[in-house]
Amino acid sequence: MSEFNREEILELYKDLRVTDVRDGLDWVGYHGYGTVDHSIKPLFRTAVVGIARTARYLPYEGPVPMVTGDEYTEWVKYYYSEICNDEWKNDIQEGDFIVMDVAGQDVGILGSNNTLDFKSKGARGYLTNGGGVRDTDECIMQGIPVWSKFISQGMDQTRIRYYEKDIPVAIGGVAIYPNDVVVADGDGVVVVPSKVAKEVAKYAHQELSGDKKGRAKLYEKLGWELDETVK
Ligand SMILES: O=C([O-])CC(=O)C(=O)O
Ligand SMILES: [Mg+2]
Repeated sequence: MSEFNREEILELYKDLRVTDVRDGLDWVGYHGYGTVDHSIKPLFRTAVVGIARTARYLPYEGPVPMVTGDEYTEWVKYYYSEICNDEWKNDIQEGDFIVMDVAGQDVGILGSNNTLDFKSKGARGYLTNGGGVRDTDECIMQGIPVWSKFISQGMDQTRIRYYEKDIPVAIGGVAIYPNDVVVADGDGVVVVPSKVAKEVAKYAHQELSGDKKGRAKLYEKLGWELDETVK
């Protein structure tokens, strides 16, 4: 693709299921690429398409200060300004799918509070290769879509170090580059390299329309009313 047009790509992918996109990747020869490992699961069943916005974190090596609770309150301010300042949050764009390599750590970088802020800036969904999310009852209630390996109780401080943004990261066996297309639903996550995004969408739509026709006939045979999944 000569020029990457976010709006055009988001429009092209908005109705596609993970399975359609998986098939589309197969159609252009990417059989072994794109499917994020099945150990990475949705927090709740929903579907999101977005443009990969990447960040990398490392386990925090220390030290953890042995101080009083009040001194710790002060130290936490230093921690969030110098060690874990999540720089990517300052330039989120509408349509971003936040992809965080957290090095498999059990840490709740995302919670019911900061995800609302990121949502108001345009973030559509989150993908991590560790924990990454806490306050999950509220995140579910607020409709914050997260695909992660597990849920984490602990907050960032002393557990993780923000390292860099807008770089390639490896999540569930897939190398994800900034601007790749991330498609996620109840079947998991699939990633499309931006250079083949249009071609993959073409065959994904071919699969989807074939499937709709087939299922619509079966709905009719069963005497079911047609719903939006077959129209
Ligand atoms: O404090 C954090 O970093 C994550 C969190 O629990 C929230 O935003 O609600
Ligand atoms: Mg919280």
